[in-house]
Amino acid sequence: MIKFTAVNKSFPNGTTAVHNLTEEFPEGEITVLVGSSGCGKTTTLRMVNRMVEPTSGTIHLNGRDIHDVAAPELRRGIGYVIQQAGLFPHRTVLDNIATVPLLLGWGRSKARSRAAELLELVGLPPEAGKRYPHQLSGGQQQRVGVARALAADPPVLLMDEPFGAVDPVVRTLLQDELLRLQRDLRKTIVFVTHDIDEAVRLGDRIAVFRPGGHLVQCAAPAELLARPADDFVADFLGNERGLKLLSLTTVADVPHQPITTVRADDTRAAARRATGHYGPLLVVSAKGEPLGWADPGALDALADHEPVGGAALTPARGVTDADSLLTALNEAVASPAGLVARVDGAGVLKGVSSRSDINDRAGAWHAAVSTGAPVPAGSAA
Ligand SMILES: Nc1ncnc2c1ncn2[C@@H]1O[C@H](COP(=O)(O)OP(=O)(O)OP(=O)(O)O)[C@@H](O)[C@H]1O
Repeated sequence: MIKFTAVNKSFPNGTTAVHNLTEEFPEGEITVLVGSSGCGKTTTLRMVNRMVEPTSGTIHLNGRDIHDVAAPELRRGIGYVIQQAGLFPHRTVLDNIATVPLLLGWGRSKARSRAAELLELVGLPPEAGKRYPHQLSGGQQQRVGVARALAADPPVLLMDEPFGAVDPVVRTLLQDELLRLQRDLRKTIVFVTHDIDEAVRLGDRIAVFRPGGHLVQCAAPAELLARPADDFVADFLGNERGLKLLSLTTVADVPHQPITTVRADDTRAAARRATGHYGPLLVVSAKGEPLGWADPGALDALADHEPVGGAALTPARGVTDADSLLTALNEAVASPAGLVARVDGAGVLKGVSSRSDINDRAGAWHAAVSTGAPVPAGSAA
């Protein structure tokens, strides 16, 4: 656990970067620091590994005052990842990752085999190890940065906008990877970002700072979204707070009902006989996976003997129990029937949920988190 007690940081030019910070960042969790530019996030992060010394106050790491620990020793237990990875350009990827183990005197072959292991852990192929950083994409370089920070297996990771310089698609992939790694590694992570969606996705807790280095609120994402401490936090979270909240719970508790489906290889005549109604039909594969909705107009365009799968279908994405309520609502809005296809782990249809089923659950979730009841920290897939 990282514990700040009455920590202040002023620079010689008179800037107060951090003002009277008292907060605990729990062990094995991701605490995300957010806030507008210049509000003290990076300074807070850098005080943890003594790259910046507080003007006053104390910081304890797992019960030890970090001031009593020599900086090099302290940093051995703290991985550090920055934007654009900060890799050494003239060293191969493998040597970059092996940097800290080599400094710790592990010996070349042990350090390199650990580096190869980490390359795999962060999802890079073995041949990437022989390349130089400039021969990798920005997203791959960030993975190497994470691997390098993890090399000596430090219990704490400081991440300063690590995914800030990559495009949104790669950013989402890197976030997924970090969450996957964290499920196994359970590091104490402090993560700085400007991006509130990234904070909601990654954070077990989110700390919102305002200019002048004041921490305004530190809470689990759902609690923050449902009960912002003041107008500053509410404005910072944006006017889609309600929708963001729906990304934090799953669709698992929403009921589903059976539905008559048609297979893609059924003829239109057979389909009409089987369903007996004139409305959007859910078309499934031979295995029972939802493919899409065939609306009456699309079926009218077919001859009786033609297969239903030949019609222009509105795609139906199968929603699993691990998907978020927001994903389900999105599907319900896009579906011509107002129904969401619910699937099992193998992608096979198990029923449908209606928009109103989803709305009811959304309302109940909103009410639960708004009343001040304890809010679970976990998030949906
Ligand atoms: N070495 C320094 N000397 C003087 N002022 C500094 C120094 N480092 C940071 N500051 C100032 O302290 C304040 C907090 O800076 P910090 O980098 O912690 O903010 P931040 O929230 O991380 O900002 P950003 O999101 O832009 O990275 C800013 O006003 C910054 O200009």
